[in-house]
Amino acid sequence: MSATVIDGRAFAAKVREQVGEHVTRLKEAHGITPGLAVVLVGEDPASEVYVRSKGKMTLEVGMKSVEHKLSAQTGQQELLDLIDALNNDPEIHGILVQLPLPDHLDEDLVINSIAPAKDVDGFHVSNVGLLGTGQKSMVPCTPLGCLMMLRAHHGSLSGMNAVVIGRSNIVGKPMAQLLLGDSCTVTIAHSRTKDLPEVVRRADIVVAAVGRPEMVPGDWIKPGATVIDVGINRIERDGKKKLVGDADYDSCAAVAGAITPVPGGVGPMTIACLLANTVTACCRANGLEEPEGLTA
Ligand SMILES: NC(=O)C1=CN([C@@H]2O[C@H](COP(=O)(O)OP(=O)(O)OC[C@H]3O[C@@H](n4cnc5c(N)ncnc54)[C@H](OP(=O)(O)O)[C@@H]3O)[C@@H](O)[C@H]2O)C=CC1
Ligand SMILES: Nc1nc(=O)c2c([nH]1)NC[C@@H]1CN(c3ccc(C(=O)N[C@@H](CCC(=O)O)C(=O)O)cc3)C=[N+]21
Repeated sequence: MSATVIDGRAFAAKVREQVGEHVTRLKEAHGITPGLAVVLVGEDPASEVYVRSKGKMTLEVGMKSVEHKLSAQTGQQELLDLIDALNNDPEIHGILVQLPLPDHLDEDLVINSIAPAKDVDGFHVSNVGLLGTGQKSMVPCTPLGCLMMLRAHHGSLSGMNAVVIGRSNIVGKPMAQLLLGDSCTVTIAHSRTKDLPEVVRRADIVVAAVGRPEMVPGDWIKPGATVIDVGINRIERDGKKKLVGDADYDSCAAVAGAITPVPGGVGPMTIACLLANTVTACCRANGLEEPEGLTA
């Protein structure tokens, strides 16, 4: 048996197409162009790749894209002032501050200074609380992308055993909330989890969000289970630079029912969901009907 490969790149292209149609409608019917501002502090080469790719795709779907690149030495107040200006800019509907921030900046304070309605990452405590209580919120892009692929593959997720490996605020915890919202029985595993292989073997759905190259081998996977690989790890093998996930792809694909590849799985969906959230935020800000199927 060999797993169905869930093509995140193709799925993301469809989501962007839907986003593009909504952008056109907003422009033609209401004269509104959704705008996304991305703030990058410091010069992390990997972050610059994502920021460039986000900017390019934002323009491709017809939205306005603004990038603010600040030096690594930027002071806290300077960053807060920029966020304040973006919060008050009527042409900006979504604000993303690329994480991680340099150590001298207070990440929680910075994120919580973004207006919740413009928090397209869904990291503000208000959005976290709304999601946790099942209320309308901004949903974090990576978990939202994973959920869309899972729903498309399975239809209903009700009653499935889901194991999320990783408990970060940006991936693991919101992923678990979304799976719970879709009536999965959810286990969150982390670095202190005992007998991780046994825990993972019970899962119908495994979401790996750890940041350890190929740490999940195929013999942890229940035959037929779905593996969603969030990990983005840059490694060097046989003298070549390579991008690998947190799952050992070949051995997992041999037993899984379905699997997302790296690259070409969760990553492209993250960016597509960022664009979707920006359109959603723009519609909400203007009291207009929200796009269907682009939120959780
Ligand atoms: N594709 C995409 O769009 C995105 C990909 N990523 C990638 O996903 C991965 C995870 O990101 P992020 O959540 O931010 O990472 P964090 O480093 O914030 O969290 C990693 C989590 O993994 C857990 N962990 C570490 N080692 C082990 C272990 N040996 N066994 C079990 N659990 C372990 C940690 O546990 P503990 O809490 O106990 O320390 C922690 O909860 C990274 O590779 C990142 O690059 C991230 C965002 C978007
Ligand atoms: N505030 C904030 N929000 C984020 O959503 C956020 C962040 N900070 N910091 C960093 C992580 C990481 N992340 C990725 C997005 C897209 C790809 C992606 O498109 N990856 C491609 C490959 C890209 C490549 O080749 O490097 C793929 O998987 O196919 C990966 C990783 C968003 N993050």
